[in-house]
Amino acid sequence: MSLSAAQNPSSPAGASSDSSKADSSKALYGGTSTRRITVHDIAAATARGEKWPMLTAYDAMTASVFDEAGIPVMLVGDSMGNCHLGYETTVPVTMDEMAVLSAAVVRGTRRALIVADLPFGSYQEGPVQALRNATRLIKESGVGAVKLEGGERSHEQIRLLVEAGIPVMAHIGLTPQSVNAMGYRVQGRGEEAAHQLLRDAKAVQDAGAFAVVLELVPEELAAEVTRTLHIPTVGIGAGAATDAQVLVYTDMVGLTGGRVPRFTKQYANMRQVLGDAAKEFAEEVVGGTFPAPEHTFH
Ligand SMILES: Nc1nc(=O)c2c([nH]1)NC[C@@H]1CN(c3ccc(C(=O)N[C@@H](CCC(=O)O)C(=O)O)cc3)CN21
Ligand SMILES: CC(C)C(=O)C(=O)O
Ligand SMILES: [Mg+2]
Repeated sequence: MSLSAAQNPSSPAGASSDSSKADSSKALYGGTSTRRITVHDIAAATARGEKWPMLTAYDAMTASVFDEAGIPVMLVGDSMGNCHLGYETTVPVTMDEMAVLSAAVVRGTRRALIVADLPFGSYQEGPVQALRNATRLIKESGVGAVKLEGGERSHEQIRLLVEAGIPVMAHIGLTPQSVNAMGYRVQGRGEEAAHQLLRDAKAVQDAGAFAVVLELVPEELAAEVTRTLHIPTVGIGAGAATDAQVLVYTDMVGLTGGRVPRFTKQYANMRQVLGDAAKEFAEEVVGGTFPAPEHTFH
């Protein structure tokens, strides 16, 4: 989705005669509405030219922090595999794990649209399997939408889910569930690969996806996809031209151990904060200064 002019209804404060810009209370980020955000709100915000943020979340407590911060869309990503469950990759994540953590994120939030990843092996057999597993996340976990990986190769799955009334976010470019086949390399480089990415983008839009994640693709190609499609593009490692941006929250707050992708930005150092708190507690226990009288019952 692209507009000819950059428009941001929530700024600047200067007077504008354009009535479409007048109502900043509607803004996806910074707006005043407290009801649950829907895929229609996402489409409307993108049509107004608002860029919007999305973060992953894997538990109720963290999700409630992001909900109170105004993050309008949260992804219960299968990145829970490496970020939360201690696996090497997203590949081992099961439907049971997705269902439990997705339900927790829904319970922790009031306003955000919650999108849950369909994990590897839960939709590759075909549209009927995809529908069975997506239905479980909608009914049992209470999410508002699901996400699955693949462009042309997944279009039948997307179409059946959309026909059944399940909003679908697509995911093309680097698709980490295929790591064993594709590695973690920039996608869409070279003419043939760029054409394939454009075909994938059109295929998921035609199948009815309400948005599409573009992961690890060159900025110029992400810009072309964004201009070509009418649905919003959500970038991760795809440059600044997409309609939205998503990051894995543990990378964003500096909690992920080890190497993180170059495209992430660290806005806090939670590893340091948590480690320092744990050391201070340990030292007070060893030194006998915790618990103090105010923590003690008689
Ligand atoms: N913590 C975390 N952050 C993520 O962004 C993330 C996950 N986990 N797990 C699921 C996928 C896997 N992702 C990945 C994993 C590795 C690279 C990576 O190694 N990228 C290289 C660039 C490779 C190239 O130049 O071709 C990098 O240095 O960023 C990128 C995305 C993104 N997702
Ligand atoms: C990186 C995002 C888009 C994702 O799919 C995940 O966190 O699982
Ligand atoms: Mg994922």
